[in-house]
Amino acid sequence: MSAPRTLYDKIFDDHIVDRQDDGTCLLYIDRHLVHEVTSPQAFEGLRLSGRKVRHPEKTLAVVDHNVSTSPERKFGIKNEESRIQVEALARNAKDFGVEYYSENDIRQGIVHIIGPEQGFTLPGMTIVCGDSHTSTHGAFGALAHGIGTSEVEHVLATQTLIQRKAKNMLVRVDGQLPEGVTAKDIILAIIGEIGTAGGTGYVIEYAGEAIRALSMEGRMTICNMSIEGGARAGLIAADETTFAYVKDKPRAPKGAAWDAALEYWKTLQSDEGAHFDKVIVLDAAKLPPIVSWGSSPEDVVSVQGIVPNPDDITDENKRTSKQRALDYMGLTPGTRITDITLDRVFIGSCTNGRIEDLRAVAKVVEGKTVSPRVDAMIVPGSGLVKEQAEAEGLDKIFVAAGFDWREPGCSMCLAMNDDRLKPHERCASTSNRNFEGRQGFKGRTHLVSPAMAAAAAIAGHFVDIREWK
Ligand SMILES: CC(C)[C@H](C(=O)O)[C@@H](O)C(=O)O
Ligand code: SF4
Repeated sequence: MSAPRTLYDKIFDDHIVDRQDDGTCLLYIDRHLVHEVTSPQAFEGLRLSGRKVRHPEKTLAVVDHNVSTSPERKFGIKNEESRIQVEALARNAKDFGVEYYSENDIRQGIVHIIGPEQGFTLPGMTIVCGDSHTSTHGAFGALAHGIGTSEVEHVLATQTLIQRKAKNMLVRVDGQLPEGVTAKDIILAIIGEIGTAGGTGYVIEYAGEAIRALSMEGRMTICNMSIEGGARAGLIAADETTFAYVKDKPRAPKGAAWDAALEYWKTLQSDEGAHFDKVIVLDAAKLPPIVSWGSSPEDVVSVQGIVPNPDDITDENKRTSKQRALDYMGLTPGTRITDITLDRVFIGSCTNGRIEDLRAVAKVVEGKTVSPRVDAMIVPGSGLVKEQAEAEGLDKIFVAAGFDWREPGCSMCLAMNDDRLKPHERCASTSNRNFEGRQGFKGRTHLVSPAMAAAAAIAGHFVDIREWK
């Protein structure tokens, strides 16, 4: 009998084309997603060497980072830099025969939202994209991770990638989440626990009762932020929830091919007794809604907590860096999190821009009004999310409450388009990164769940969503 293997081991093994004595492997890549920021030089490289895209049908291109989210965008992109980047991808996709969703295509959206929607992302696959949050697709029990631009070129040309095996980490979340506590709070708590370097060198498998109970949307939120915990990828074994989501998606296998795929997907579980190099266990029942206070995703506290005091940290380097984070954030130690007031609220991104996120927001804000001190925007993660939200009347709830309802894209998750914070503006954001300048020069980001962001928009300061009426 062969030794018990983890889910990661199995997917990795099933994709090895070649293994060198030193452990370097050539992996077959099933799916390649491409966006406008990290692909121009890769296509240029192909042109220069006279190569083609090896498997255009396994490649899908979309614009997301640079696009304007204004309804005006259908009349053309005004920002010169963005227009050049978007046009370059459109041209490259056309020249190399790759399917492309332009900003006017209903299927357009953030690269990590459209893959799953189209059934382009499937269990057991190897999936890459020149983007760190490719880990999102691990929610389907796929091995998915970001790659650099030179690797994008390599995958385009050969449909393979040179990789070394990472170590296995298990994060088990037992028990049931309390009302008001979400997948976003689970992953922020995990990163708070292991730190932003805690996952370095590992692929994380998330398991346990609380993970199994999550929808695909929630699972994507968790896997999305694996990279913020330093891991190469995060994954969750596919189960009935996964199969129900995938079935009938445009590119999912149909008929006999579906039955065969299902049979294989069901084998993709970590074996009993499989070895994990590191194991972390969390109790979901003990988790509160979480708010980040600093400029790293590990700087998190309970909404019922206070801004921590760096003087309490013994390690000098850490103390200095946390003091710097507080200065940047314009916060004073001891301040209650619920006393922090906001200027902006951003709901969207590949972490929390899916339909379930928008439903959670609508539930909180229905019949209420955004605080006069807050400028709040909601950006659906894709055209299909937008269409679904509008079919359910969610947009009406948002607009009536005073939210700005936008077109799909990365938007204010990162300052690469027109949506950005002004210096010193403080924002409750459902995205995944709170680095200095991430949402705009000198902008201040607090990472939270969609429901927490929604309640903060209405109240004008953070509130404990568990006490929301
Ligand atoms: C622009 C892109 C390369 C980048 C990434 O790799 O993640 C972006 O999506 C981000 O979230 O910072
Ligand atoms: S939404 Fe944000 S995190 Fe996701 S791909 Fe876009 S910029 Fe990166």
